[in-house]
Amino acid sequence: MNKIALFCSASDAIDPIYAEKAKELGEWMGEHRKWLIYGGSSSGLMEAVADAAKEKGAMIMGVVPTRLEERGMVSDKLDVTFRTFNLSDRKDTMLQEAEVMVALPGGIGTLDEIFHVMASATIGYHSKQVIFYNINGFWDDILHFFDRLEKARFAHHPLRQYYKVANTFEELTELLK
Ligand SMILES: Nc1ncnc2c1ncn2[C@@H]1O[C@H](COP(=O)(O)O)[C@@H](O)[C@H]1O
Repeated sequence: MNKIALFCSASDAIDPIYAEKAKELGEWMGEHRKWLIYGGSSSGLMEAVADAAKEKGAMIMGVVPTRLEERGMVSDKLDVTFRTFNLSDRKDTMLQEAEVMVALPGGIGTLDEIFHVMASATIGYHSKQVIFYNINGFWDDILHFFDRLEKARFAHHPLRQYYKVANTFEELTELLK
């Protein structure tokens, strides 16, 4: 996998452990000359991962809605900037450009991106997967809920065809090779 989209928190107020793990992933992406595709923000885990990736040699593509650009929230680390009109075409662009999506811990924006990818896969628009990077069990609740949805027949069988889970950095990099 060479072009990897990351969905992750824009918050600067979260536990620093998450930025450490984001940095570790960014460094690995740089060392392996991957393309990082992400929201292009200069805050939170997005900034942590992009700074580390750039420092180690990754190419960086930011997919930036004009509204965020107008607010001056765009990283100065971008090699390529995709400007989008709104959040919907931004998600489509990230999905189109990336071979795989990795979900680091995040909030509503991250959940929106994950569900966009999974929902469009379930109706056959693509066959790309989301990898949940389950740092400190961050995604456990939602993964249990997926099992419930599947058992109660609210979701496709097997729902696992649309996502993978990496509980450790080693598991994640194995999936991204
Ligand atoms: N301020 C933002 N700049 C760039 N991208 C953003 C921003 N806020 C949300 N996003 C996108 O959504 C997630 C992060 O949202 P959270 O609510 O913090 O999880 C991120 O992957 C961006 O693509």
